[in-house]
Amino acid sequence: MTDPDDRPGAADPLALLRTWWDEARQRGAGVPDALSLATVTPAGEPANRVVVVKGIDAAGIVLVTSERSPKGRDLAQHPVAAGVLLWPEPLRQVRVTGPVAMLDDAASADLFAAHTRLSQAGFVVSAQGEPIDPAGLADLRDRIAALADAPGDLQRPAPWHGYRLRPTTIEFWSHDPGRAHPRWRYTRPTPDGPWTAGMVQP
Ligand SMILES: Cc1cc2nc3c(=O)[nH]c(=O)nc-3n(C[C@H](O)[C@H](O)[C@H](O)COP(=O)(O)O)c2cc1C
Repeated sequence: MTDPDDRPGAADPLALLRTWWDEARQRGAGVPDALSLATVTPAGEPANRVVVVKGIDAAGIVLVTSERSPKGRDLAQHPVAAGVLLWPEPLRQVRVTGPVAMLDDAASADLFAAHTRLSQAGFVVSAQGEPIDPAGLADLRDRIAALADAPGDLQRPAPWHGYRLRPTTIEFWSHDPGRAHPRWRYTRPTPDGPWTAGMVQP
């Protein structure tokens, strides 16, 4: 099963990734925006968690988080990441690696403004990654709800940013019932360099 869009002649793997992401969102199965994002801790250990893909364009993959979170600290010290997107129907996997850079304040403010009021309140109230007594969770929820109901715009917390992963590798895997799963691998020497594409065995 080789989707014509999967051909490396398609030249632009970020456009193909955008197509697969759009198709997954249209189908709606699973959590189509979930990106498993692996970073490197200051101690050199791997760390992994899911974040939401906020956008995919010619420049890369956009996500949001707090620079004070463990992943934010990882990215400050080692500004690189590896990501996996997994979609169930059709069964597809995309793997990406590349440098990650914080977006500027204007772009981060736009991303903050695009969130629901409740999400914005959550970003303001929660110090992501800080310990909390389980008994304090109800109070946290109440404070988020109260802030969401308060009048006036909410300001983006200073540590909260957009980030862009600029892939230097992208691999597209598609399930084949005959187990000849096509894997198109795209690589480029730098995020501004030309892509080279080829297929690897499953
Ligand atoms: C479906 C899903 C989406 C998530 N999206 C985000 C996100 O966009 N940004 C974020 O900081 N955390 C997100 N999280 C929470 C992270 O997985 C993680 O728990 C949190 O960011 C702390 O990670 P860290 O301790 O490695 O920094 C999401 C979790 C799930 C399950």
